[in-house]
Amino acid sequence: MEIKEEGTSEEGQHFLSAAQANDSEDIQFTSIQKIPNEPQLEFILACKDLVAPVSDRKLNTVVQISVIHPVEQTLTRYSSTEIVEGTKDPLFLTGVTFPSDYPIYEETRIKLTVYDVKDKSHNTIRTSVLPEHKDPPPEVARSFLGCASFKVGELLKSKEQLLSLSLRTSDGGKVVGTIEVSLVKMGEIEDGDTDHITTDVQGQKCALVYESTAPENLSGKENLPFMNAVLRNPVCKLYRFPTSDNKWMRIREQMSESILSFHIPKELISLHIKEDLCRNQELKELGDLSPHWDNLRKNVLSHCDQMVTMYQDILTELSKDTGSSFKSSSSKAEKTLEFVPINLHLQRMQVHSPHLKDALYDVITVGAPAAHFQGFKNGGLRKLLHRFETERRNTGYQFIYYSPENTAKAKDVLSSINQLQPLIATHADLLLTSASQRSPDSLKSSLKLLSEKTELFVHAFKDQLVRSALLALYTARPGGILKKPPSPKVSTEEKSTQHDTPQLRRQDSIPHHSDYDEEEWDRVWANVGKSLNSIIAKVDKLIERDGHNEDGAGGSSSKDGEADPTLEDSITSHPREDWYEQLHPLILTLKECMGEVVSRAKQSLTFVLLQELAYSLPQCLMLTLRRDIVFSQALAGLVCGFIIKLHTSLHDPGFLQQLHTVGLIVQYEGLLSTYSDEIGMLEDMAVGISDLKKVAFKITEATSNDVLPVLTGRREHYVVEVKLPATLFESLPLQIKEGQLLHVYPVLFNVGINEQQTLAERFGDVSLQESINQENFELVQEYYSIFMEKMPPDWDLNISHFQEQNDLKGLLDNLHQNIQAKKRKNVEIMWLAATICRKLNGIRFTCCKSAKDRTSMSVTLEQCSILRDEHQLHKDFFIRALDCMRREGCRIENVLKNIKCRRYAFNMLQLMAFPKCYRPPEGTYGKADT
Ligand SMILES: O=P(O)(O)O[C@H]1[C@H](O)[C@@H](O)[C@H](O)[C@H](O)[C@@H]1OP(=O)(O)O
Repeated sequence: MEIKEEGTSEEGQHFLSAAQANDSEDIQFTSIQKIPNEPQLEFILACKDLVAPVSDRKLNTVVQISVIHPVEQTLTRYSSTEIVEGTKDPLFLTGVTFPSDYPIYEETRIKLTVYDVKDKSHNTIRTSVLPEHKDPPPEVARSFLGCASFKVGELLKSKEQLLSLSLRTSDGGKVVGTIEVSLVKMGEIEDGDTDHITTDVQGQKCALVYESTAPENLSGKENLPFMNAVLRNPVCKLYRFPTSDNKWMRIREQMSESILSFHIPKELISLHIKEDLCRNQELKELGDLSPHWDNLRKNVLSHCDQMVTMYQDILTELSKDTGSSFKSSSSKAEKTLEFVPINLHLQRMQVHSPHLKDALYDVITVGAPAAHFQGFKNGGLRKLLHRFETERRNTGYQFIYYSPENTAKAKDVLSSINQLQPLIATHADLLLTSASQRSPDSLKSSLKLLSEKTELFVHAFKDQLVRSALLALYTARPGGILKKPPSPKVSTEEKSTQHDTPQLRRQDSIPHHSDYDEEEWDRVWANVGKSLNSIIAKVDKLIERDGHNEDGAGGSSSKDGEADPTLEDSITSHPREDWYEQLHPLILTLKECMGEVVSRAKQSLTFVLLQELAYSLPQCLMLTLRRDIVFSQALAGLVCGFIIKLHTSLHDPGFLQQLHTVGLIVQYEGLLSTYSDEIGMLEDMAVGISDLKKVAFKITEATSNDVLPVLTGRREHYVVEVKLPATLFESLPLQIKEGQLLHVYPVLFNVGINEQQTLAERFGDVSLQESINQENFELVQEYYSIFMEKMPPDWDLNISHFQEQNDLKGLLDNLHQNIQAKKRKNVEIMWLAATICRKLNGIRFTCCKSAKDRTSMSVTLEQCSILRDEHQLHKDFFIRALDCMRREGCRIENVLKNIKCRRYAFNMLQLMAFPKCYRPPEGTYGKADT
């Protein structure tokens, strides 16, 4: 019989190939009854009366679970239990679970092989295929005790859903004990179903008691068919752990990839290409420039065109990866995959514990968003951006310095112009259509829309920046000479509006030019408002006279429009006058005035961008590229986290209210050290996460099967449209259905834990971590204040508001004290920040360099700590639960799928530097080729 190593020879895949699965379908096997999104089959194992090969030696046992597929009769190693030490009656805490799409049938045979492990350090490192019936070679250090097998159907149909099987030696002769297989149904315990098993595992006595507690089925409540649209390749693990009152809780751990890993970067790169092509076009349309500026423009354009080509190439490459949903840690520095997040997964823990409500805990695990291809020799974004701005500000130059706020503002105004101009033209045409239909109501509503948009348009230019940019452009035209040195200028209007809009700061060096007619722009700009007023006045009069004619009555006196007499047509009293004819010239005037404003403003603001680019080629473009890459990785994770949070909390009215009144906190736990390259990674990560503030979400109703999120916007502001099926969409609050933008508040707390951090603490500098933690603490506090202010007192019906408020306040104070304390490797900071995030209903992230090793230690620790603090995990079982999860759980599978070997990449030296709870169990770590 052929033996395959599940997850090794098939590189972490838990599925048969499509061809194999199809073969199985032809033969018609009996499928297991499925609950949507739930595993098909789950069971737990215990052995009794095992016979030790050498009588004076205590047994350390492990069960290897293999699947014999009914068609090709091949044996695939599927999973293992943990090792239970020193007993002939081992009771295993690690169970077996087959996800919903695993090709398993009632006819499928499961083989259970029991081994005695002599050296734990060798057991879990299964990198080669071993013959099942032969004793393993000596270096594996485990010996075969006995095996048994059963058909899935036999277990499903068995009385009390339990099989007791004899374990036999390899020749099928001698009985060496029994193995019990108990079917598990998470969240579903039959009335009066009790089962007592006692284990005498060293110092860990406990009774297994199943009791009915009328549990709620989480999956029913979740109603998550749409989650399948974004999640892929789930890996499931099952455990049972004792509670402090000697009952059992069941835990299902699930880890899934997301196709958003590739989908979001592709969407984002397309938007960058669109945005940059448009900018390049605007640069070309800047008109005549003096030879100096014209040369600079040519240079800028050639670099910008190259950048666009590069983005296009990356998009083409990524588009070849259709259906991909995972980038491994070993590909982290691949150029074509730079926009894709590293090792992104949903790590989920589902808990069913007696007397308590079932609960779900989600963490998104992902490599720290960072530009690995560009590298970290010169640091990361936080430092690079700061250095870039300082250099720009301090150089004596022929360029004008515009602060980042002002260049962002220039892009904002340009984008508003591009959106509003066609909109206004459409509304103006609709007004004319209403006029030709002579419909007063439709005329009024068209006028309302036209006025609103035109006011927005006029308002967009109410900024000193446009004026100063016009002047700067004037000096750069052929013949335009800057006679005076650049000096900041604050106009009267600027002073008066300082409270409304952020104004040019002192360091913005705006030129002043004595020959330049500053009033001209004011006149052009004001003409738009005036021509709108003329239209309003005309419409009022037309409607009024119409009423007058129809009533035959005098009507009320006409309203006084603020029309400019030079622009307004003289209105002659005329029975049944032609409204279209009357309005048409005024609309033409409005369009002309607008065109004039657009052409001047567009050119001047494009010139602001030209100066930013011209000053610092190519660094400026490289910095933009780096920021785009880091942001793309961060955004893919965020969208994944948001969609999962939305789907799991749709049933919760408190959550939905929080979503549209406050927004969601998104908390990142960073485990990077502040030493060597990881300093640069942390600097990238801090900017990438902070940039997520520019993202808002909008929920829409799905109109087709394509439910993937859609991205719109540009570098300053993005909107992610998340689609929901009609039934779910209908149940949302009105504000969300009406398309209100939903905001996120990203925060990052970092605590380095490895040997590099020891070096940083002893000989280096930890100020980066300290300032990130302090800055982000302030952000959490801000969020907390808004949350308390906007959420009604009964926002969480399960917990008294007062109690919750006190808890949160206490946690925040505690977090603050810990940040201030500047203790070494203070992992308390991470626990407090994560707890605050969970209490605030936020989205949790855990990240290290590649989200593989340190992240795995941290999420498993978090899971077990939650079980201890929220679900009464028996305190004596805390370490054993932690070891089970690290040895046989989803995270070791994560390591396998990244580096094709089940081994956390830690050496002894590294481990000694870790805080104790972050050290994996013996036999799960060692030298690995990462
Ligand atoms: O998942 P990580 O903790 O970032 O993996 C590290 C690991 O912690 C470290 O011990 C090892 O030497 C490697 O540097 C791992 O990083 P890779 O990105 O190379 O997997």
